[in-house]
Amino acid sequence: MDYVTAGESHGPQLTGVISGLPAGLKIDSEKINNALRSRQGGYGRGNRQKIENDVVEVVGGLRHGVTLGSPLALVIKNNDHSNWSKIMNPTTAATPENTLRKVEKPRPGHADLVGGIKYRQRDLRNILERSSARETAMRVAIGNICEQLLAQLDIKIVGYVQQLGSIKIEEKPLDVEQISAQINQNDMRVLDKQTVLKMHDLIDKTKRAGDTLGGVIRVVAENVPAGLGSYVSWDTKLDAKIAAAVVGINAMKGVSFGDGFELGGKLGSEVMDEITWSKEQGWKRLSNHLGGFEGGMTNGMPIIINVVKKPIPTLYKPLQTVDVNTKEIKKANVERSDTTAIVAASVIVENVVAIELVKAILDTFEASNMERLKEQFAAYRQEVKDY
Ligand SMILES: Cc1cc2nc3c(=O)[nH]c(=O)nc-3n(C[C@H](O)[C@H](O)[C@H](O)COP(=O)(O)O)c2cc1C
Ligand SMILES: C=C(O[C@@H]1CC(C(=O)O)=C[C@@H](OP(=O)(O)O)[C@H]1O)C(=O)O
Repeated sequence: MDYVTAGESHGPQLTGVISGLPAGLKIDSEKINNALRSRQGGYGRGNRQKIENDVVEVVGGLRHGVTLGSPLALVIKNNDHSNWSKIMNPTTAATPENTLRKVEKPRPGHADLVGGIKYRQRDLRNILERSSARETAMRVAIGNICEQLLAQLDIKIVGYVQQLGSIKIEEKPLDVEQISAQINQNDMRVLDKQTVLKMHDLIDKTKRAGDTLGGVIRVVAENVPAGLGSYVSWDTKLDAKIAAAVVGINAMKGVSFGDGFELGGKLGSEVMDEITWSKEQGWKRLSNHLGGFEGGMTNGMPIIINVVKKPIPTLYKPLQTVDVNTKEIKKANVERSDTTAIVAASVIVENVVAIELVKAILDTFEASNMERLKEQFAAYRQEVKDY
């Protein structure tokens, strides 16, 4: 399976095409729309989310709600395009009138300056439009289709917020269902609802100061059988593929698995997950410090992924930059912006991990048809248990 997305932030729409999905996968568009709604949620976002009401339209590869095995084509409209229809018209030639709102003062931390240099653009809007995280709406739509496939194979996945700026949540081990139930009760997707008001206060205070926040996200995937991915080459390791996909999301600066960077300060005896076997449960570990991966392969324990998101680059109290045309020292461009998008990011990371899991599964099993995939997957689960 593979996918491509197209579309600018204030252009007419986002487009996505997924190839290599099995035939016979039932797709519930309402579930996709719920995921899109979650991505739009969370305290601390800017006014753009009041304009958008993301819904997916499937325009190819589906008949009566079931995949045909042909490329699946998706569309999400940008409501805001109606406010940008001249400036972001894909086909009308440039005129002084429709090239207003030029961006010439690159924002430190965004793609503006380097993108301008690389693509030889003097209006950095030509960079900003595609480097915007607006595109992640389509990745969530694609990810939700993957989550629907994973659900058919009894694999569950969830992403949530573990840290916002200086507020970090201590947690005890929970399963995906328990995590989902707790995080869906608050607008910060956190396990400890006592911290929600503190987080709102921090966001308000930061916004008033013209500043922004990042945070840490955790994703847990459960009931993934041992043996997805392979140790045989660097580019077949599934943990490596997940890391690449996650850092491929705007503003993500680091990934770790299980106990992550803390592993560096521990003894081997403290963190290697001891092995056990029973007829009823098959192979299990007595702990999960390594987050479900050994040798680039899933080991059957829950997959645990930690991701750090940097603060939002656009500051209402802008930092120093240089005008790319006059070369004068200036304050950076201010576009309407989020104070934090950590909640959205937790939804996006969850969905991007779901995409990588589905890719690994479809690479491993004959997947022309969903029923055959399910049969093979069930037989494989049994083989793993009995090994
Ligand atoms: C959901 C989401 C929303 C974002 N919103 C904004 C925003 O409003 N303003 C902004 O400057 N950056 C925002 N960002 C971050 C930029 O898109 C990102 O920093 C930029 O594309 C540069 O890429 P890099 O941070 O990966 O280097 C957002 C990121 C995500 C994931
Ligand atoms: C549009 C979305 O996020 C955008 C991501 C973004 C950026 O620079 O990444 C900048 C902002 O764009 P705008 O100036 O249009 O408000 C965010 O709103 C979205 O998530 O749907």
